[in-house]
Amino acid sequence: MTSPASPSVTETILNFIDGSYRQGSDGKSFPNIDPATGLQIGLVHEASEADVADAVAAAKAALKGPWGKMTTAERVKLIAAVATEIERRADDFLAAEVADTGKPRHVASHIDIPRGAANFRMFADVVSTMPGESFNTSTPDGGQALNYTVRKPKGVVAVVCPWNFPLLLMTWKVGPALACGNTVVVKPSEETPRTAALLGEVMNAVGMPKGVYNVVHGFGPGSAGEFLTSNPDVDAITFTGETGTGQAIMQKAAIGVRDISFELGGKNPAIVFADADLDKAVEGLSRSVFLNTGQVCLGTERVYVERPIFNAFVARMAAAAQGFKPGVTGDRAYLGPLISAEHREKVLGYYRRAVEDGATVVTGGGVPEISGAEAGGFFVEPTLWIDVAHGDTVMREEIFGPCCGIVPFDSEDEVIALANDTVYGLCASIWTENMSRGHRVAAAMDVGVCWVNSWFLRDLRTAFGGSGHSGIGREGGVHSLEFYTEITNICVKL
Ligand SMILES: NC(=O)c1ccc[n+]([C@@H]2O[C@H](COP(=O)([O-])OP(=O)(O)OC[C@H]3O[C@@H](n4cnc5c(N)ncnc54)[C@H](O)[C@@H]3O)[C@@H](O)[C@H]2O)c1
Ligand SMILES: O=C/C=C/C=C(\O)C(=O)O
Repeated sequence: MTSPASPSVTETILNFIDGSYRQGSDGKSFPNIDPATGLQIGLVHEASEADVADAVAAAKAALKGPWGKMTTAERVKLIAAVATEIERRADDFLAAEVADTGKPRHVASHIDIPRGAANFRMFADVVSTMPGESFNTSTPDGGQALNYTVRKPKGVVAVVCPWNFPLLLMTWKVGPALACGNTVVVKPSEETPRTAALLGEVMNAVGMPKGVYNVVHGFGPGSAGEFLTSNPDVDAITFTGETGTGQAIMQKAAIGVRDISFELGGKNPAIVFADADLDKAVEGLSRSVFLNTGQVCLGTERVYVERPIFNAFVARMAAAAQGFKPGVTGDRAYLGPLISAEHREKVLGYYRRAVEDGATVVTGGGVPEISGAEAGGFFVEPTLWIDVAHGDTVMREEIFGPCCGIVPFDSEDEVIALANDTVYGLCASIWTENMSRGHRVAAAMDVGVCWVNSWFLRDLRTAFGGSGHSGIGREGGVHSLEFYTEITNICVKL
């Protein structure tokens, strides 16, 4: 791969298979677009079905090679070295992530890239400190048996990733997969191939055995995504992305009864009680609605506000929204573009639908006027709606844009019912200074993660994932070991 530091149309982004960078064997490629300008900045080599099969074969072979023979201590040392090398090359990762996504540099440099390193370091710690389980068992003859468990890697893990936090979400899976001794084939999003490809250089630099980490580029159906998830030598599939894609992958996983871990979409509610600290709530929720231009699975798209503070809250949120500057690159308040022209069409479709359904637009609602280099970028205005009904499309479907509906409520029971009335169950946030209410309402949320007076405050040791249409399984800390290892229980009659 050529240096991502100065993206140009001539830059080629290659597959990484068995320790080497490779073009696609059938000569196919697709453009890599800068969402901030709409211009092509690179060419991605698409993996053919044969290339994907090679990657899976390399990953399978690596399980039997030096990698499979390493002690946990040796493996952990290599994984910690990956973290250190990501930190050493942080500028390269930053340039690659910003080129692919158009996201503000301060977002990528504070969230995406440090988490890329932390995801390796944390799981290196988890596997080195993980205790085993054992039971002394009374036997029918009056004797004793000792039961204990050993954990083994699942094998070849397919890692299929989205475009919103490319390095962060990919390493959130690759870190624990490798720490547990698996090998991986990663299929990054077609929109954001660069950081996954660049991580191949890191793997080679630290001496990771060939075939442990592989990357295949391409799309979903009829391309690398489908080729990978249908390959029978893949032992488990971990996926982050849309709920519909999860359903398609689940059908492939059924063949051969392969295990899955899914982190999917959301329609996350926030509840602001009248006793909330309004400064904290507005700061937290403006981040939750607008960070990464709303392209965050954990982002808030429904805000319920207790009636006495409704008008004040709406006015404060509108001021916060207007403080974001779409297209003003380099500005601290820069609101990045959406990922693609297609995604912008989808988000603008929801902007139109909200108005057709009778919503009042408090601020935003369209495309900002932008001149200069960013005129062709995929920007939209940060947008807030009031007068939205619970059944409106924009209050039910995941939009994945910088927008939310704000609705007044009168009682705790009413708002719990409203917040939970969704097919999704990823996360929620509660804003109140009454901590007994905070605990009570948080526990009543049908979600995988609930924050009280905060949002996206992550401790990587905690269980992370969603219920309902938001996912299957939990990852994070020891929870990741449930998916990335197979347990053998050994029973010894004493
Ligand atoms: N719950 C979470 O933790 C979490 C985190 C980030 C994003 N997301 C969700 O991701 C979505 C946005 O990301 P996206 O648009 O990249 O998702 P997506 O489902 O369109 O694509 C994700 C990945 O799946 C691949 N893919 C698509 N169809 C496939 C198929 N049939 N078989 C195999 N692979 C296939 C894509 O090429 C891509 O690499 C949103 O719905 C968001 O909520 C969830
Ligand atoms: O867009 C979704 C963000 C998900 C975040 C994580 O998976 C994480 O913080 O581990």
